[in-house]
Amino acid sequence: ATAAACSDDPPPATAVSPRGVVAFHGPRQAGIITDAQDRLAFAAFDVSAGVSREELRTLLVGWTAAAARMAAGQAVADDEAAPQSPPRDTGEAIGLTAGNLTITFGVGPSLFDNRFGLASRRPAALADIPPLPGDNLDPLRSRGDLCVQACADDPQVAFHAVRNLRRLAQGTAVLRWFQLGFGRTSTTSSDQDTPRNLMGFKDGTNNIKREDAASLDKHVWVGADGDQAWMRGGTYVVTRRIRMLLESWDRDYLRDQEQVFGRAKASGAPLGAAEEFDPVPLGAKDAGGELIIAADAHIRLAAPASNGGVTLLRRGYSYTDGVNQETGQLDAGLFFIAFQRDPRTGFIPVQRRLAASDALNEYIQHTSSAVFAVPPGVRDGRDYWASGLLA
Ligand SMILES: C=CC1=C(C)c2cc3[nH]c(cc4nc(cc5[nH]c(cc1n2)c(C)c5CCC(=O)O)C(CCC(=O)O)=C4C)c(C)c3C=C
Ligand SMILES: [Fe+2]
Repeated sequence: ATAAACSDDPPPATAVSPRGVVAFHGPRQAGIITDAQDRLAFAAFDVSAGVSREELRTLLVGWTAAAARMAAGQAVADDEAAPQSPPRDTGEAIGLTAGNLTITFGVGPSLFDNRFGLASRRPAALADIPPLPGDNLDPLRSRGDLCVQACADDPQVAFHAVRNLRRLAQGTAVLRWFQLGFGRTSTTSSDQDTPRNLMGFKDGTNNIKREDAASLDKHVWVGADGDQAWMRGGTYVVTRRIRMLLESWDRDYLRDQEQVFGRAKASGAPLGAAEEFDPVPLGAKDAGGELIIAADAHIRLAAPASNGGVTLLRRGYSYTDGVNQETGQLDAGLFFIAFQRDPRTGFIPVQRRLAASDALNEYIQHTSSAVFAVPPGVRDGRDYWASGLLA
């Protein structure tokens, strides 16, 4: 199947302007294939009881206008507040640059229950992620009716964006969960250096890159064959809060750490190869006839070759939420974010394979899970998020 034609996807060299402003309007939402920024503020919201479909639509119209302004480096409103009323912008981003802020919006499966008459418009691809082996999920940090992913190179800019959208939602939607992330763990273009995750490994080497339009159409964008017209040109995002058992990991010896991933820690090269971007030699064996990249190595099990050709656009962030008070151990890890055209053929089967036998499982625990449909972009100042769904 082919994705909806989209001649004005962000071109490689100009997606981020010199002023640090990423275009908000366009056929795709920003924050998917635009350069991954350094910081994340991700929020899920639930629509409040008794809110009508029209009130939901009004919220999304207001959110879109505010998001467009914040992405341009402007306050939510530029009126001088009357001394007797609260300022319409909370103010902590005044004087800061836009910091390449992107605000990406999605809707969760629960929005399609009987509250808004949307049940017949739920795409088949948008269903709760089923329980998966090894899950230890916190329901209070999982799922949600709506989501907002704010990414920026300045943590205060990202936080400000979510805080102000929350403020505008007063009376219409409540925050369900909120995750801050520091340090990107992916690259979304060939221009970006590969960052390292909290386990010290380069992460994002074999990610889909923005320049690879054919892979984006194959794996990320919903094509003309999507069962719901309002989602064509959009995508689906899966988020997983994955705690790393860093105390155990930090006691593991280097050779074993490298075998867990199947890559060298210093260079990021696949074991059995020389350079980071060399092809992964999944068939290579050592002198004793043993696979150089072990049967349970993460990159073997996650590779398209092991998953019927499927892969994902990863755009996650390292996180820490301090100390686990029960164990005294760090509560830190990867807030995994992956975009794909259908989670039923993307995240779910790949994660099933990883959950079954990934050597990394000894050192991680999945603690939250969510999936959202991410509609196509906001065309211009008259359009709004998910207009195709709610118009
Ligand atoms: C279900 C999908 C995936 C989950 C969950 C996941 C968790 C996870 N990954 C790392 C670290 C690395 N992953 C790497 C590669 C990689 N991972 C996935 C998928 C999931 N990872 C894919 C599809 C790939 C690419 C495989 C390939 O085509 O070669 C790597 C290697 C570098 C890279 O290519 O990015 C690292 C390192 C952690 C720490 C983690 C959970 C905490
Ligand atoms: Fe991975």
